[in-house]
Amino acid sequence: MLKVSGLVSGYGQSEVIHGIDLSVGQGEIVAIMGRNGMGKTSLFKTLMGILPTTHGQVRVADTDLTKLDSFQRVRAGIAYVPQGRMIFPTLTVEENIRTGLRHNAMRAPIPAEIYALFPVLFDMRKRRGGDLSGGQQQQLAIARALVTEPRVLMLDEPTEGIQPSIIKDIARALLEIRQMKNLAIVVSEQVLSFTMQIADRLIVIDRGRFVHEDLRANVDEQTINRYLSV
Ligand SMILES: Nc1ncnc2c1ncn2[C@@H]1O[C@H](COP(=O)(O)OP(=O)(O)OP(=O)(O)O)[C@@H](O)[C@H]1O
Repeated sequence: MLKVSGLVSGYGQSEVIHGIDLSVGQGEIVAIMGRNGMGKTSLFKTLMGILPTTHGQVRVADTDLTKLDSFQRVRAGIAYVPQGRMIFPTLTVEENIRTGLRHNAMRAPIPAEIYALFPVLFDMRKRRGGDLSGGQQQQLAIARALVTEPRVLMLDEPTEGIQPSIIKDIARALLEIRQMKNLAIVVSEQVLSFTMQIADRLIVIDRGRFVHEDLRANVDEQTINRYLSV
């Protein structure tokens, strides 16, 4: 579903993603693990067209996204939950979700499956986004991405700053989303216990390169922890 080949990008003259290849199938969850500054956010920003691609290609299903703007990439089926959530603090929960809706965004009802996945968002639907807890904002950001009807969902460090009970809810929701929608999901993380709950495959990124990869069943947690703690 997602196919990335030879991806190179960076900030001006400074190259930070040095030739990444990644394929994620429909219904597959892949975790990209790495410490701060290893390139997780830069990789996602490049895939979304926020950071320009220097070399390489990004495809979703049959569409080549490489030359498309971010909004066209979203239309082609790729959605992004950024680090720090980036919800709109002064809009209500419902209005935040509406910003992701494809058609008739001002009036169309919020799809029932969204509130089924995240009941707390239904309870809070008239509250301002900025009044939600970090965990609730994370669920809101996932909801907003989901209503764009993606085929590929990317989440940048979704557990950052979130309490353990809510992390469990987010893991459960992602597994449910995969089950319901058969999406390809890519999640970047530093928390191995979370990715071991959800990912089919774990990849380690180190200074802009993939340096290690394992199916979850074969993961040697010590090896991955070594990369995460150096
Ligand atoms: N705006 C920027 N301008 C220049 N270099 C940047 C910029 N943002 C990030 N970088 C550099 O790109 C590299 C990768 O950073 P990136 O934020 O992608 O890492 P990360 O793995 O997402 O880390 P974190 O978990 O801290 O977000 C780092 O060396 C960082 O210093």
